[in-house]
Amino acid sequence: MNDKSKPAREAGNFTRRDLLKGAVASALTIPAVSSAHGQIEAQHNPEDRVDLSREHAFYGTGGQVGIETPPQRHIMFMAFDLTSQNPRDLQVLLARWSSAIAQMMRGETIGQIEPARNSGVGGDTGEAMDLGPASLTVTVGLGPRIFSEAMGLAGKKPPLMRELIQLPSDNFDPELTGGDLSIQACADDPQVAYHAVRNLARIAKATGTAATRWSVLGFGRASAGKGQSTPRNLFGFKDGTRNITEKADFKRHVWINEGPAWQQQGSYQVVRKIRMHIENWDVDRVSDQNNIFGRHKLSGAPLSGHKEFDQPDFEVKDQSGERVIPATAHISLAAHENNQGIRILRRSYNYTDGLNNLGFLDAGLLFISYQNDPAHFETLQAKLGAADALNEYISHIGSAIFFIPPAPAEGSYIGAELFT
Ligand SMILES: C=CC1=C(C)c2cc3[nH]c(cc4nc(cc5[nH]c(cc1n2)c(C)c5CCC(=O)O)C(CCC(=O)O)=C4C)c(C)c3C=C
Ligand SMILES: [Fe+2]
Repeated sequence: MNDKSKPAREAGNFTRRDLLKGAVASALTIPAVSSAHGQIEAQHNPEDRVDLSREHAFYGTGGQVGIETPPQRHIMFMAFDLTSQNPRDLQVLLARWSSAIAQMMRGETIGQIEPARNSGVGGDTGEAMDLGPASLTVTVGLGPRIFSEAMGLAGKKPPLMRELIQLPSDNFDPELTGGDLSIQACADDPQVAYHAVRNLARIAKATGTAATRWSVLGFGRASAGKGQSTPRNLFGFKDGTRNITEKADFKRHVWINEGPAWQQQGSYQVVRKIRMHIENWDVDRVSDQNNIFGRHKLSGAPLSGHKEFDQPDFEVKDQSGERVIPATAHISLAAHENNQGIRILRRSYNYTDGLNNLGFLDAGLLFISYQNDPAHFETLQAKLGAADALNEYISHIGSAIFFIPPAPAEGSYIGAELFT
């Protein structure tokens, strides 16, 4: 991981950034509560603190940032289409994106905001000025069509890279699918994430290499990373309790461990835009909601246990011989114990698009997973799509897959080895 935390400023010398930091940190002091359905632990883990002066390093030797990095509060995801079939244009774009990303992750501007010349156009759009690095990470992905004969890059295709198979749940809006390049910008300030994507889109357009395809702005991380309390999704349930957090598990399930050296420490990114039918959910009995996930809403404890991190027991039955965690519960179908040990990293965010044309809340989950084999996502989603009790309340409306090359070494750029 490429994390590095900048030390906070000396006492007595406060900047706007320090004040922001203090305000957010004190707002995060949430008392412990307890309930009949399991104990709720205090939400006070080290990685829950927002420190807008914190920065992550873009260059490194392992995987790209934004994967193992504990999820920040906000995301802007964007997929792009190539508008040039010339591999040199792609090479230049990846090099220009890489140096711009490194600067923005340090909280710097990528050009003049107000050029001296009267006729000058700004090199940076300016809206992130003075907001700090805000833990910005930008993760760049390459879509299946990058590795085509037309691009002259078919020989560089990572062995498992391909389009996702069709799955039972697919109900896509064609405008929310696919893409040749992906940008996942995450930050603790939404304007910092937005600024990063906006300026990278500007570079893509200015070089005539790529055009915007689809995008999602998300909030309220719906996955926990190491050292973070488990957040809640828009159905009000803790999401990410049994996510991957340990280095050994990243190595085993997330990072690619085979193939040419430059593919190792890469990963496959699956993105699904999943609409959640909020109004229907909100009139459902909570006991039914608990059975749908297989967990208690308040505590996050499995229905077979008492505390959030109790291991679910999928075999235990109640007095009438029924499984305590129903076989159609989301966790019964997705758990690694019931899927030949398959595990994926979930790094999802809630999203809202306001209201739909019927006046219903248009919102859901921007589901993002990382795994070292796209088939791992497909195996889980094939089961979920066929039998998950949650399906009554969700629709998969968008989908894409990208190969995530490893982090570039200092002085290099993302995907440089594609062009050697
Ligand atoms: C194919 C992968 C998955 C999709 C798509 C998915 C959608 C989805 N999930 C929730 C909410 C929860 N998911 C939870 C657990 C969980 N989900 C998946 C996979 C997908 N989810 C896995 C692998 C797991 C872990 C299962 C386990 O090992 O027990 C939970 C429970 C808490 C947790 O462990 O995270 C919730 C809640 C929603 C709302 C959703 C689509 C909108
Ligand atoms: Fe899930």
